[in-house]
Amino acid sequence: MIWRNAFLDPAQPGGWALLYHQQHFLADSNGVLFPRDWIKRQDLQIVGEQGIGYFGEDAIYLLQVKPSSMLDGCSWQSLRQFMLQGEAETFRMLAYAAQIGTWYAEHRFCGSCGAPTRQLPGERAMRCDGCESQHYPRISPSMIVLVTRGDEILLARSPRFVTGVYSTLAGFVEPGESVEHCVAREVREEVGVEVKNLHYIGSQGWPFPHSLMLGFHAEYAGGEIVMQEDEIEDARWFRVDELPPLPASRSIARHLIDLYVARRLGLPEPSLP
Ligand SMILES: NC(=O)c1ccc[n+]([C@@H]2O[C@H](COP(=O)([O-])OP(=O)(O)OC[C@H]3O[C@@H](n4cnc5c(N)ncnc54)[C@H](O)[C@@H]3O)[C@@H](O)[C@H]2O)c1
Ligand SMILES: [Mg+2]
Ligand SMILES: [Zn+2]
Repeated sequence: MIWRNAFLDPAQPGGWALLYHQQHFLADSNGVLFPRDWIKRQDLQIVGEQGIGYFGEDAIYLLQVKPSSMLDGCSWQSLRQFMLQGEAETFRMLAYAAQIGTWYAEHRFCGSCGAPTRQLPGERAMRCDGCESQHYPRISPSMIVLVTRGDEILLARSPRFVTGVYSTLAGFVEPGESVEHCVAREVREEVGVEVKNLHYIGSQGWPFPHSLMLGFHAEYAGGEIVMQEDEIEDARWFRVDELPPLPASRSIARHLIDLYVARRLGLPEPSLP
């Protein structure tokens, strides 16, 4: 089944419902989709509702609910769990749903004047009639880069990572800077190294909570590793045939590593997740 986002009018009956709260979905043994008309008759505290698209032929609605909401035989499952183990199109649907849910939850009141906002019909925007401002889903551009030196790649650990896992360097783009500048700055800040010959590889929407990852390859240009305090717990050069535990296969971090290793070892190249 293919996921396709679309703007659906919540005034229409029928379809299927996703129940969402803060990066979690309610799920039972059949998964995350519930008949929507049936769901509306259950004792749930619904905060907001959006029509978000089609899963195959089925119309999908996102119901924002309070965390105390529960149904028999259900439990709250994290979006991260679906990223790690979920079927690809299901994860695409949930990734979109979670970002719409985050945007809605964070814009129920106007950030400029504090008045309650309303959802604009036919557009993914929250409107403040008080000061005539509109609030669209937020996307945060971030760079992610694999730095290499011949047969060696530079990987680092954040204290937030799963034990043992090393990954590529990443960081948010700051206002006014180019992504290229961000790559050089973040690499310098996090590991004290200079880079050259930057190449754009590809991008990935990353719904934790609303990043757009712009993936690069860069060559080492100079400097010794100096780790940024608090952000980087360890950083090292690893040979392409002696790698540590790596990030999830669905991440662009993993793709950047797999791609370089494949090129270096003459293996078939992976495609972007
Ligand atoms: N898909 C992937 O393969 C992959 C891999 C690594 C990181 N990421 C994502 O890249 C993003 C950036 O990586 P990082 O955590 O190393 O960032 P980073 O190096 O810029 O440092 C994180 C810090 O940035 C600040 N921050 C949080 N949200 C921000 C925002 N929207 N704009 C500016 N600053 C913000 C916070 O102080 C946070 O502690 C994160 O969303 C992370 O989940 C994705
Ligand atoms: Mg970082
Ligand atoms: Zn306002």
